[in-house]
Amino acid sequence: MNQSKEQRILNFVLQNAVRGDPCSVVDTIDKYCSQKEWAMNVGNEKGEILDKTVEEVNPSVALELGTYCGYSAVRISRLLKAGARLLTVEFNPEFAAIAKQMIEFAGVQDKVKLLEGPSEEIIPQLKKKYEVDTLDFVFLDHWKDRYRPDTILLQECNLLRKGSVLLADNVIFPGAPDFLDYVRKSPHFQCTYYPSHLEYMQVEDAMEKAVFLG
Ligand SMILES: O=C(NCCCCc1cc2cnccc2s1)c1cc(-c2ccc(F)cc2)cc(O)c1O
Ligand SMILES: [Mg+2]
Repeated sequence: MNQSKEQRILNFVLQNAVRGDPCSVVDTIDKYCSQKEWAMNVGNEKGEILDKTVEEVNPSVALELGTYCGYSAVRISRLLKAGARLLTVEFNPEFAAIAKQMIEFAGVQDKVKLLEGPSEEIIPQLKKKYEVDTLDFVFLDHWKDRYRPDTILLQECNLLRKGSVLLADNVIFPGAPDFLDYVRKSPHFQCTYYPSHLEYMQVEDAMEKAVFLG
């Protein structure tokens, strides 16, 4: 049975990156996806916006919606302080299996908890089942039409506190217009727009930061 693209990406990392070195894993995925096969990792250009935001927030508890191969989970968790943790949610079991191996190879498995399932099911379980009080940082990178409903769901589940930071990928391409409209019009969010490009392409994209005001 021929391999999936995601399996090829993982194999390239296992053969070319340095075990236990998250930066080498991130750089190796970028090398493969820019030179051999495009894939929907956040990439290095938007990844640097992600890095700056994570460093600014310095979260104790972070949530990622949309794990894919684990690129941004490795990217985020490499910046987390001792004792801090990232919960990352993936819907597709094949992607989750790849991401698990990617996270373990990078050596960040003690900081990352990979949850499998749809966000609308997982979010309401975060407090009781995953012992979350509130989230310091949320990276939205899953289905673009789930960004708005899941932002509302996070508020309904009291998972956001004054100062919680949401960062959304792909607000231009593929686009998340209803999310942009919602957070920019809401009195509960202070928004910042970061123009960038689609990963590995010269196509316009952007990230939106939305800080919850309580
Ligand atoms: O769809 C994208 N990401 C989401 C797929 C994950 C599905 C999930 C749903 C779900 C539900 N609940 C929990 C977890 C999850 S994970 C995506 C797509 C492009 C793209 C694609 C074609 C193209 F020509 C140009 C750009 C670029 C990107 O950066 C992306 O992030
Ligand atoms: Mg994305």
